[in-house]
This record gives sequence, C-alpha cells and structure tokens, in this order.
Amino acid sequence: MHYKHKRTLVLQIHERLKCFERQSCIPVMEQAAFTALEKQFVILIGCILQNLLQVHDAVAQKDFEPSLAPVPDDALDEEEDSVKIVSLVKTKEPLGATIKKDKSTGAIVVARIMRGGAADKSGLIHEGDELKEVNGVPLEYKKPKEVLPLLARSQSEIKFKIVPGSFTEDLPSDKIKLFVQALFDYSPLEDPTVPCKDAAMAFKRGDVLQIVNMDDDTWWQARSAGNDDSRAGLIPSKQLQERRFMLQRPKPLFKPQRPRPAAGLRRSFRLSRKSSRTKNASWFWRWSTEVHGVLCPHTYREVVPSLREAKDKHRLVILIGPSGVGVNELKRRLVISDPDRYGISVPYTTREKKGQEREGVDYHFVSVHKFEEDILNHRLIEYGSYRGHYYGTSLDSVHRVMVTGKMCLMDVHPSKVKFIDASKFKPHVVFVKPPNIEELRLTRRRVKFLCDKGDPNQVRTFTEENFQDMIDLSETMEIQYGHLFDKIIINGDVTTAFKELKEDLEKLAEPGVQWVPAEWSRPTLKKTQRSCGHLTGLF
Ligand SMILES: Nc1ncnc2c1ncn2[C@@H]1O[C@H](COP(=O)(O)OP(=O)(O)OP(=O)(O)O)[C@@H](O)[C@H]1O
Repeated sequence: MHYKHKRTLVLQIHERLKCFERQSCIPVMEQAAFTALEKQFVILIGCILQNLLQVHDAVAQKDFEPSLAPVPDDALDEEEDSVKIVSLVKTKEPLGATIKKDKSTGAIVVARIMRGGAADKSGLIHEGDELKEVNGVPLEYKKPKEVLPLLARSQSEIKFKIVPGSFTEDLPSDKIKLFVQALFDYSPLEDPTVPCKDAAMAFKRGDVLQIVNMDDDTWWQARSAGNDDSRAGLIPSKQLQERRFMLQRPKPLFKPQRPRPAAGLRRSFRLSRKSSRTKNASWFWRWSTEVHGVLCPHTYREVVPSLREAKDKHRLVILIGPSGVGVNELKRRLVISDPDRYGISVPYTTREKKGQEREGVDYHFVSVHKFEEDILNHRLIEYGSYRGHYYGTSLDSVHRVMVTGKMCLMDVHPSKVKFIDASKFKPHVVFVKPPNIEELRLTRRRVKFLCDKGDPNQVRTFTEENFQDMIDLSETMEIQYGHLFDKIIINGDVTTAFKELKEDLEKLAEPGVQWVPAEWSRPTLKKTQRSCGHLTGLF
C-alpha cells in the first residue's frame, strides 16, 4: 500500500476511535471473556472468539498503551491526507535532526535526519517533511533560529504537526559499509560553515569513519567505525573538503623558489648531506616538478578491515621525512631498543667502499652491471643515482630481514611508496615531521652531524636555513604525498617522538583488525605495480 495512503488511513482510524470515545459507548459487560469461560461456552465459541472477547475487555477497560495523542481539531481540515501529528518523548539525547527554510515556499523543513538519532529511531520524521507546528506553535513565517528555542523549551515530549515530504526508504545504515580514514583534523567548533555544530562530528587525522549517508553533496553523515549504535554526525563531504583545500592555495606551492643549501638525501638512495648549490639545484628541481604535477587534496581514503593473525609476517615499515629530521635516529633507536623485533634493510650502491664502512652493514657494494641487471629484473624496491653512482634497496634485503621474523624498517622517497607491492608487503607509512622552527632551534641548535663534502668525517651543526628547508620540504611532502601516510610523528623532543613511534609499531604487530587502503584489494593495483620498473628511475 502506498505509504501516504497508509498514513491517511491511520489518521482516519484515529479519528473514528476518538468519535467512539465522545459517544461514550458502553461495553456489553466488563468481563465478557471471564463470564464466557465460567459458563463453559468456551468450547463452542472457540479460540478466535475468545481472543475477540479479550480484545473487547481490553478496550472496555481502556487497557491499552500508548494512549493516542489528541488530534488538534483543525488537523484534518487542511489538506486531509497530508498532515500528521507526531509526538516524541524527549530524552537527554538531542533529537538528531536539522531544519532549514525552504527557499521557494518559506516553509520550515527537515533538512537532515542523523542516522541513529532519536528522530531516526522513531521512524516518524523524515528528511523533506514540512514542520507546521511545534507543541501547538505555528511555524509559519518563522526562521529556523526561532524554531530551535521552541524545541529546546519542550519538557517531556515534543509534538509536531507535519506535512510529509516525498519519503523514500533509506538503506539501513548498518547495510552501508563504506569506511574511510580521515586525512585531516576536523572540528565543527572552528567551522563557521557547518549547518549545525551540535549535529556535526569532530575527528582527527587517521580516525576511521563509517559513512552512512552521502545524499548531500556538501555534508555527509558518518559515525566512528565499530560504533554501530552511535548517532551519526555531519562531516564535510570529499567535494567540500577538496574545494576548501584548493581555495587555501597551499603555501609551499606558491612560494617563490630559492636555491637550497645543505640538505641531505635519504641514505637508502643517496649517501649523505650535500652542500654545493649545483647539487641542490637538481635536488630542488626534482621537487618542483613533482609538486607542480597532480595535486592530491587530503580528504578521506577508503579503507577496508584486514585481519592480522599472530602467525602473519610483519608489515613493512616505511619512514619518510625531509632530510635531517631524524629518520635515521629513530630507526637506530628502534633497533637498539629491541634488536629481535626491528631490522633495517641494507641499501645497495655502486660506489667504492669508504673508510670504516662494512659490506652488508652500511651497504652492499655491487658493480654497475649487477645493479642495472637488478633494475631490469625488478629486484629493487627503489633506486636512484647520485654523483654518478647508483643507490637502491633490493627486495632481497627486505626479505632477508622479514624471514627472521623482524619488522623491516626502510626509508624511501615518498614517490616510490605507490610502487611497493602492497599485497605482499602491506606497507605502513610513517611520516616524520619537523616541529615548528622555535622547537627546531631549541632541540637541534647544538646537534652535530656528519655531512658529506667528499669527507665523511666532516661534522657540522644545523643552520637557520637548514631548519627552514626542513619545514618547507616537509610541507611539500605532506601536500603531495600526505594521502599515503598512515601515521604522522612530529619529531620535536626525540624521546617523545620515539615513544610514539614505538607504540604505533607495537600496535601494528598485534593480531586483530587493521584498516588498510581499499585499493590494495582492487585488481588494478597489480597492473600499476608491474609498471614500477619503468618508473622507479624517475627521481
Ligand atoms: N628530535 C631530535 N632532537 C635533537 N636532535 C635530533 C632529533 N632527531 C634527530 N636528531 C639529530 O639530528 C641529526 C640528523 O638526524 P638523522 O641523521 O636521523 O636525520 P635523517 O632524517 O636521517 O636525515 P638524512 O637522511 O639526511 O641522514 C642527528 O645528529 C640526530 O641525532
């Protein structure tokens, strides 16, 4: 039966019952069922009639719950089939609905029903319904902000007079299984554009949300993953967040470029810090070209649950960060803290062994021929060249750590992450981020490190320019590759950063459900990875 028609019939039944009540109909007797039983007529009248009599008694004794709310006298005077009265018991929980003024009619209409909220659970109010009255107060010519106090003032129950909108049955929220990981922090309190702060939901980068409604282009509804009973909250849609991102004009992309002094390359594919301007020009060129490529605004990434069992191999841990931020320091601390748990993949190079360096500890020293053969045979996870020598990490060196049951730590250029075979290594990407410049000055002012000017023993301290470069490069990396980062660690105080990293990796090793990018389970991924051999050389 058509939904609207059903409601009209219910209203008519309600009216009839009220009519009978006004006529003061008198029951035949108070205890019809009991009397019938006594007279042993029960066999004759049978069960059906007995039930009928019990219903009669219940009606006669007015023994029914809940009592019908009185229909206002004029309720059916209007368009008879389009008005309904809804009475909701008020609890401490908010109603879970937002209202707006319909621009064409000026009517107050229900803009959203939050999934799992009181209004949603009642099943009586729907998006698009027009509110005519709240607790007997007509809403004609009222603004939404004038209606809200009426709702707030209601004590135990709120009574609505509603003209139903066109209602389509929603898919129950537990049937919608779209999970996303937030790639940005969101606080409704700091967002002047949110339609209703109370209905919105705050979240942090990395939180996993279940999207339960995407009908609206700008505001979706979501709840925390694994919290099926909670009321959904409004979150900015992907489109809205992307628009905001583009409007922000990220700072590092529009900054005038300047040549950068000493900044090092990751040890996995380059030796150490550089200082000459020529070298740095090429280093910066690489970043500029990448930055002006495709931009990926950080909104949400689709994730799926993946069960990690105790017997499973550890995931590959990839550490990323601007040079000098402390990636090697953190790796070193991890290995020292638990050498049975953590291992480092040893990079390959075609350059000569220097001073104290040891084969298989600092590098695997190989010939150019062998290195190029490995490139052609897709044996390298990542590689590049610096000062005419190749540097790279082989799949073998990662496997060598993994077969010992250790968690393999490696650092790669972020552009290489997408080429790592995700189904095999399940990479967990940690971005090591510098703190603000004041904290960098405070924590690194006296730090001495080795820099390469042909002499590996040369020691120097960070300059103000190094700090600024670190921050700029970090922002650029985050803008371009932030969607790949599973965890961001700010390396201000090194003890705190190390503790946070260790906790994160310990959680990663635990059996249980982990959220991984949905694209890992898509067949197109393998195809992309097969082309990795051609792309890894593009630094
Ligand atoms: N939070 C910190 N506070 C103070 N000093 C730090 C901190 N983190 C790292 N350092 C020091 O900064 C120097 C550079 O760190 P590290 O070599 O780990 O950088 P990196 O990110 O690996 O850079 P590169 O790849 O160029 O070697 C080291 O001397 C290290 O001990």
